[in-house]
Amino acid sequence: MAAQATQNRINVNSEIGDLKRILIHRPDIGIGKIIPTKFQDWMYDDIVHLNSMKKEYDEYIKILLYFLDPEKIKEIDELEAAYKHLPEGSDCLNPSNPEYFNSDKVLDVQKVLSSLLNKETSDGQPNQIRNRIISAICAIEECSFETEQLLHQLEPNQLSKTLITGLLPQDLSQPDLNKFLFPPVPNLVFTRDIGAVIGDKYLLSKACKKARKRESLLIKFIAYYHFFAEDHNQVLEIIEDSAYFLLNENDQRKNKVTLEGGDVMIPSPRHVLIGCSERTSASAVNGFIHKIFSLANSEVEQITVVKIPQRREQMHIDTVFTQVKLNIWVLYGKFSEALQELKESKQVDYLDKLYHHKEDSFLEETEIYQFYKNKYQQPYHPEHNYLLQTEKDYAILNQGLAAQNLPAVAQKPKGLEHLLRQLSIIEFKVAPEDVIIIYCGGGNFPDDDREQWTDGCNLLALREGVVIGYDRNTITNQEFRQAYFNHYKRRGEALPAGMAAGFEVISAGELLRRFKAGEATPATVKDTLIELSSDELSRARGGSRCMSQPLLRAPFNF
Ligand SMILES: NC(=[NH2+])NCCC[C@H](N)C(=O)O
Repeated sequence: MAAQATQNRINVNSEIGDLKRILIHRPDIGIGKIIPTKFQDWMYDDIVHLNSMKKEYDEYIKILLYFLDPEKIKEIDELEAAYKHLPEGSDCLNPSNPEYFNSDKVLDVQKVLSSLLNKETSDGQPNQIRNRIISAICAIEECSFETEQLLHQLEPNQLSKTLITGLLPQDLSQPDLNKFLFPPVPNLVFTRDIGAVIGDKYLLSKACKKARKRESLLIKFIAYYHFFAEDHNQVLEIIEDSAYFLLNENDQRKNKVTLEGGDVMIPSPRHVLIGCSERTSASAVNGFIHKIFSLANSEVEQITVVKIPQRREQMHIDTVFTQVKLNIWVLYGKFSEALQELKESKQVDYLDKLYHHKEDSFLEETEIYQFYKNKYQQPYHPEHNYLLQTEKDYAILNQGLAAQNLPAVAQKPKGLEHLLRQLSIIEFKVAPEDVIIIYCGGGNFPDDDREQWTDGCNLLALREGVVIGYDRNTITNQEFRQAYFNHYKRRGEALPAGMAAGFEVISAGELLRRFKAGEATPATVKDTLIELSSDELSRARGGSRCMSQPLLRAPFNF
């Protein structure tokens, strides 16, 4: 019964079903300690003004609460009004403060961790998990025995904060104010990457970069002892083979498993996408395919691997495309074979074909591989090859689709845009002419590169057609305003009478004002792009999708 309760509260089988529960982390003091010499290691591209970043993020929290847990907004409003006379106001959005809003729908990792550290065992014994977490962190951070002892003295809230920020609470660290015990984990704001919910399973990340390893460790404890304490089988882990340690350095590099949630997408219950990228290794993808296909009672039948070039600003697949509606995607044009072909046909350019060295080519190359669980119409077998390669393979997939009354239009994707179009057509029964691809930065250089850099294609869907993005991506956002108009224009048709030209694009601040004034309610918001202020939020190469980890979405009836 208890396991059932957890399952009901953790389940995601689409990218755009109504968001019901989410894991986030508000920017913490660790981010306020970044210095230029650590930019590369800690994966920030500038010094962040922490207070401004928090202000930007707080609008994000409030938007989430209006949609997911509106009752909490009343509490927050009351507290903020009561503390108005103080220069700082009430920081009830700060998980370290006693007046924190404590929602069960919008969860902060720091708060979840502190309740895990606080948990009493059923027999009233001291919490062993707390001791284990301290030992594990001290081991990976190579702390002294003295530091370990110090951590044991902290009360749960303080301990949780210290484990995340690396900083000792001020009163204990006197006279060394803000003493560091170990480095912060400034990328924890990008909760997307620390794991991924696939159906009712929780896939743990295995961070690629040293700066994010502690995040993977913390979420491992949270997943096993908090979310799935009653049923550890719900947690999935992908690790290297047992003989990995015997391999030489070169082979170890090839076989290393690293996996981050930004590379996992679950457009429909039966079709999962996984990126093979700077952060998610080939070996992890291989393990992922076998792990998912071998699950009993899993709905996932197809896995598409999207291999993208390894680049800093495109570290996961969600930095180059995300889903907006059943028929709408936003895509970085450099990854659209259709857009690239169009450009080539406008100005004949033979350069790419003539280069001797592939790496001299300007064209971004993606590779797409598709795997199908029922290729042999038998239960999964690790020795079988599930890769769809030939026309015959796709014919089998089409038979399967036809049997389910789905359009039998499967074929090997020609590129990423083709794949997205196919997903809309096959998974969501969208008519081919109705699929809309919105290009980041309008698909034109240099706006495309500028706005991809600040996460123009990385959007979080609160529900179908209601997405959150950054205000600074003005050209991409303008494309949203004109999305339907442009779509019909490209088809050589006029916009149908009564149809809006595109999405409403509204700042988070203005939407919050309208909600508060009763001029709008979350239920009335449709086809909307909500713009977050992003002067500071955008400095670490992560957008709203990266800053979110959906734990529960309403099942989508495809
Ligand atoms: N899902 C994502 N795209 N996450 C972006 C993570 C950005 C972060 N600074 C990192 O480099 O790790």
